[in-house]
Amino acid sequence: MSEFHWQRAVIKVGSALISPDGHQCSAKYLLAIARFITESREQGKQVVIVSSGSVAAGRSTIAHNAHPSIAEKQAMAAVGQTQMMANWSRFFDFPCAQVLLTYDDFHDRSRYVNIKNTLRELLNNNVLPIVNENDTVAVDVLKVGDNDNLAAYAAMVAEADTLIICSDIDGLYDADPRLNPDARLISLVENIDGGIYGLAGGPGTKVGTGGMRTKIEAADKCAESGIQTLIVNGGKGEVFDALLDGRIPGTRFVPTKTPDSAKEQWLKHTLIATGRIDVDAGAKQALIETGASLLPIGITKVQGDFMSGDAVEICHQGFPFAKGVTLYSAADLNAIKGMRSDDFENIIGYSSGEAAVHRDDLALL
Ligand SMILES: Nc1ncnc2c1ncn2[C@@H]1O[C@H](COP(=O)(O)OP(=O)(O)O)[C@@H](O)[C@H]1O
Ligand SMILES: N[C@@H](CCC(=O)OP(=O)(O)O)C(=O)O
Repeated sequence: MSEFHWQRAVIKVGSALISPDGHQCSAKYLLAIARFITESREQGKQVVIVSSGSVAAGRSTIAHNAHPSIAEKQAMAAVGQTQMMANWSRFFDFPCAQVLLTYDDFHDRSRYVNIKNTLRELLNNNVLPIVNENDTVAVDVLKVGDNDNLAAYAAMVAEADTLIICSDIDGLYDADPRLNPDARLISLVENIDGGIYGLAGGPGTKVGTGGMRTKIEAADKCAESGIQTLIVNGGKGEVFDALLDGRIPGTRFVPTKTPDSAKEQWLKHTLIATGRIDVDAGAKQALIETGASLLPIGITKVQGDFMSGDAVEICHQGFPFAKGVTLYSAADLNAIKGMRSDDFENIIGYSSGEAAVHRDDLALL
């Protein structure tokens, strides 16, 4: 078993563990996962859960035939979501928060920033966020579609270093073990290529939706973002003892970049700046020498028509020296430039915090 180090993890728990019989929530497998989360938090680590199971949990309440329609599944999810949340909450003596998201939310820049800020605030306040897809509004193009990929997006937006996918199987095998009894467990994947994708079959149970393919897709996204992914058997209590012991009992997908380099690359090369912010000498010095966030008090000029969540170049005397994601629109920054954070609410009617560009979302050029 390889060694396991982490500080902030997203733990994805599939339908098969939440609702093993496919009809209601069960505590059967959650106790060991909850204990792992509680003990990890006691060690100073941070956790976000991505939990499936709402459709399965609400199934018996909504009339349906053998193949429920999308609307019937959405109704099941709406009923089951509260049951799924209540099922988790009873294991913890700290508060849990419900976070329902769609594909669109991760791909809209300002919503992305809002999700990030909310998760950051929840974690800073020791709340356990529990994420699921917002099935009421998400159909087809709006849908991530499976919670493995949703968990990868959640890991990226939460800036986790680790994604732990808890399934009903020990990890990735060299063939679907339900069909091939000689299949062997792969404990380490260093490169997610076509050969790895070729190993994946579909879901193993009626309640699961993605199978191994969506887990590999999730690991692939995470590897590119500097996040390690583990696939473990969430139905075995000893798996969580091993994880607490720093051992990895399933499959580990190694990240291809460090989180910092992945983020820096994204900020510098992927994001297209839609505006420019000029700052004074003091702000430039603070950003370069002390690694500070950019505060509106140091901003002298705002150019372009950008929204909160857009990328902007940060310049001094017209020369760009940094790039980052702004938390305020161009109009609002124009109004609060040169001001202290105490004044933001009086001037623009709200405050998104003291920083115009948070240090975490800023790269020096
Ligand atoms: N190469 C493989 N290695 C392991 N499991 C595989 C593989 N190919 C397909 N599977 C199937 O994927 C299933 C897990 O996915 P899924 O049923 O969607 O569960 P979950 O609810 O945990 O997302 C396993 O039970 C297994 O039958
Ligand atoms: N939002 C759905 C997720 C379904 C889903 O992706 O399930 P799984 O393949 O078990 O992770 C639910 O809560 O039932």
